[in-house]
Amino acid sequence: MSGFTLDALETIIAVRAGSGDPGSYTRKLLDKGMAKCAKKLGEEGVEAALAAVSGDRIELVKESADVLFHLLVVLRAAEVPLAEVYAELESRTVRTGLEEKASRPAE
Ligand SMILES: N=c1c2ncn([C@@H]3O[C@H](COP(=O)(O)OP(=O)(O)OP(=O)(O)O)[C@@H](O)[C@H]3O)c2ncn1[C@@H]1O[C@H](COP(=O)(O)O)[C@@H](O)[C@H]1O
Repeated sequence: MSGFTLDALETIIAVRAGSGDPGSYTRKLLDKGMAKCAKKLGEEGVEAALAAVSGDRIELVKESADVLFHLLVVLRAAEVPLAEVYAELESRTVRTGLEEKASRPAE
């Protein structure tokens, strides 16, 4: 199993974001602003969903990697540390997903 983690990727993104390297895709994307970063995240999410439905396992793995990378870029643009997302996920472990859903205010 790979020891590579989302924490490691978050650090790479932070370093590349601060690098000013014109060859950095991360820097280029962040320079375009939140709307562009969010658009890419949405596109990659749709592509991952389509890969899942098509049953293309290899494509699903690749699109999933794209989703995670672009999610971390959006979090970076929003100045939200990944640790905050981990904390939110951890807080949800005390109940089932359906219990959490039932506790939401009515829309
Ligand atoms: N994990 C990734 C990663 N996943 C996807 N991508 C890029 O995301 C882009 C998505 O593909 P698209 O064809 O949709 O992109 P595009 O057409 O170029 O994009 P737009 O014109 O729509 O903006 C591709 O250019 C991919 O290379 C990534 N770019 C970088 N990383 C990681 O970030 C590190 C730093 O990258 P740089 O900032 O480029 O140095 C890399 O070493 C990797 O570890």
